[in-house]
Amino acid sequence: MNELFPIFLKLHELQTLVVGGGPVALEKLQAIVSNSPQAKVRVIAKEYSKETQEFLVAQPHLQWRTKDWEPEDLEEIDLVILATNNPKLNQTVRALSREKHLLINVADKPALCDFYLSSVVRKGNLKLAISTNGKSPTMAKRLKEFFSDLLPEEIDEALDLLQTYRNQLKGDFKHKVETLNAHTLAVLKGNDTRF
Ligand SMILES: C[C@@]1(CC(=O)O)C2=NC(=C\c3[nH]c(c(CCC(=O)O)c3CC(=O)O)Cc3[nH]c(c(CC(=O)O)c3CCC(=O)O)/C=C3\N/C(=C\2)[C@@H](CCC(=O)O)[C@]3(C)CC(=O)O)/[C@H]1CCC(=O)O
Ligand SMILES: NC(=O)c1ccc[n+]([C@@H]2O[C@H](COP(=O)([O-])OP(=O)(O)OC[C@H]3O[C@@H](n4cnc5c(N)ncnc54)[C@H](O)[C@@H]3O)[C@@H](O)[C@H]2O)c1
Repeated sequence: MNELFPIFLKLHELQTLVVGGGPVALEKLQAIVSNSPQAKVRVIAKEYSKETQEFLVAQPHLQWRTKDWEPEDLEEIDLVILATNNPKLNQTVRALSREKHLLINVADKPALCDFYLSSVVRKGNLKLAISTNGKSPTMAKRLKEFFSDLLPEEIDEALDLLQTYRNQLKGDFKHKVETLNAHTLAVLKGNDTRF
């Protein structure tokens, strides 16, 4: 059983710290920025790869510093992502993050994570987050490609129309839920030409 609880975070309102400047850090930064272009992110690393540096230079709203990690770096942070090659540092930051009740992901180290990153299918406003419970990130990536091909681009238009319809609906909560249930069923069965 997969006991993980999925949530969608407002990274533009939270402060994220990423430690590391190699290829794995770059992957995590790309995942963050592609999903949440306005994410508030601070990056710390002793050194950066050429590719990571180029990425950071092209994202002027991301803050980055070349330095050793220090405990003060966790101040005013909500979320921590580690992508270092230093197991001792990972353990230290994990322990301090727990003490401060910060949520931490240590890339590719499930035992040290409070949360895992997911594969994300995106169609405009629609996002599907995929977890394999850590069993096969490659399968998560394949499923992302599968669902991305399967879902029509028009689904975003359907969401816009449903939002307008939803805002116009009068009546009590129960009536709204019943009407929207019926309407979305028609949309998904293809009885509605707007999908
Ligand atoms: C979904 C995605 C999101 C992201 O990272 O953004 C993600 N990994 C991705 C790709 C990927 N990662 C790895 C490969 C190489 C092939 C392979 O090993 O399978 C590939 C494939 C590739 O790159 O093509 C290596 C790897 N990953 C983990 C371990 C350790 C272990 O399993 O013990 C090792 C071995 C390290 C080693 O050998 O040393 C662990 C985790 N990776 C997770 C997430 C979490 C579980 C997600 C889930 O429930 O499925 C979890 C538990 C923790 C975390 O890191 O958050 C992203 C897909 C992005 C996309 O959609 O395109
Ligand atoms: N690259 C891969 O494809 C891959 C695949 C699977 C697992 N991993 C693992 O993921 C981790 C990261 O991989 P990578 O290839 O990005 O590593 P890397 O060696 O390229 O980068 C590690 C980064 O951590 C930083 N760092 C280390 N100690 C630090 C400290 N005290 N303070 C600040 N920064 C510090 C370094 O400056 C560097 O930027 C490693 O443990 C690696 O074994 C990598």
